[in-house]
Amino acid sequence: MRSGLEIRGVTKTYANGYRALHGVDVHIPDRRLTTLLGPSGCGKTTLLRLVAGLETPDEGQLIFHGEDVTSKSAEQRDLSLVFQSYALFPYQSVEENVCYGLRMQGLSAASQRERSAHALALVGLQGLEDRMPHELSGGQQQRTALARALALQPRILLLDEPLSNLDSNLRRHIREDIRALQQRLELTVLYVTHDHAEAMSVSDRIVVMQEGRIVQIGSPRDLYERPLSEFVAAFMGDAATFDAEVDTGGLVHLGPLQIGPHPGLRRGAVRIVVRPHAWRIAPASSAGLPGKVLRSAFLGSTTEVCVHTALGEILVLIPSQGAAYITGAPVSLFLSAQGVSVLLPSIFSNSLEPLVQH
Ligand SMILES: Nc1ncnc2c1ncn2[C@@H]1O[C@H](COP(=O)(O)OP(=O)(O)OP(=O)(O)O)[C@@H](O)[C@H]1O
Repeated sequence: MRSGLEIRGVTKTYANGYRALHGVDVHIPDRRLTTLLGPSGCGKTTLLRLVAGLETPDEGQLIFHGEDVTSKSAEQRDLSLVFQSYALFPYQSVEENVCYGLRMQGLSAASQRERSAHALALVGLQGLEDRMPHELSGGQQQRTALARALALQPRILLLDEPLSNLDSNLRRHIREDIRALQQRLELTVLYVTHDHAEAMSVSDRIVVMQEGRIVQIGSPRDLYERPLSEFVAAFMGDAATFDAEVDTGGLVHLGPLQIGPHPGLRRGAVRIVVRPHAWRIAPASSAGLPGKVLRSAFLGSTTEVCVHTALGEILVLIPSQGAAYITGAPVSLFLSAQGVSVLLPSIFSNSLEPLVQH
């Protein structure tokens, strides 16, 4: 028996005939934070709602710690769901909101109070028990919703875009709190977001979805450094793709530049993905890829320089404390292997886990 949640061959078609999920297979491991990541409409919420028991699949199974829960109701599944809209009861105090599920479970008033106090302490809301939701900030409302979910001590915590209604400072705080709580309490969390930076910062594993299918599964680093497709490469952050050639020794040639060698690669044409930080910029010389600076933008600790080259416009990210490059300056670009990934021919790209170390 595999611990955690196994989603096997799950398909979902809505009443209007729209197929939102096409045979999804994925394992959500115990005591880890797994994120469903993908653009709007790719089926993340549908999958989360199926796990929660709020929707039923047309086909497929949900196996939770070896037990088939596909036909079980939401209440029987022993999980908690936190929505992006918090869904607090407006006429109940913070404590009453947190106790709601516990009351439904028939816990004694004393146990409810004890669990509620513990959950509120976990999210840093002690002292606000008697406040009403409209007397709370957005962040406090989201913490209350989290406390309500945690108080149930679920086997799995489902979070649907939990930060989307918060400003950027709060997003960061609550994101860090969620991750710290998950690690400290060893919670099993299934988290949904369309924001790759959020996914990278909270997750043990990320499941990337596109049009109702899973296109890649991996750690944040795997997905960033070893995307299997241009879609994943672009979705995980700034990336440019180029046609390149591999020689018999496994060296990848991009114009005058060489990367590698990559022992696993066969001779022929490949697509490569290059992150902006993989480029190094230097005053013009006979080596490297010649170019001319089109513009540069100071971003704080880094500066973004856009360079016109024979391969097109290239975005380069350099540390701001280094040399400055003014518009029109002739430069040479070099590539480091860090931040360059070779996309495998499509025949191999059905595998969802990265195959090649670069
Ligand atoms: N009740 C419904 N009836 C018909 N189609 C639906 C229904 N709910 C969702 N869909 C469609 O199914 C697809 C997947 O929707 P879903 O909400 O799962 O996407 P998502 O990845 O969570 O998107 P978002 O990030 O915008 O929330 C979308 O094309 C959506 O329009």
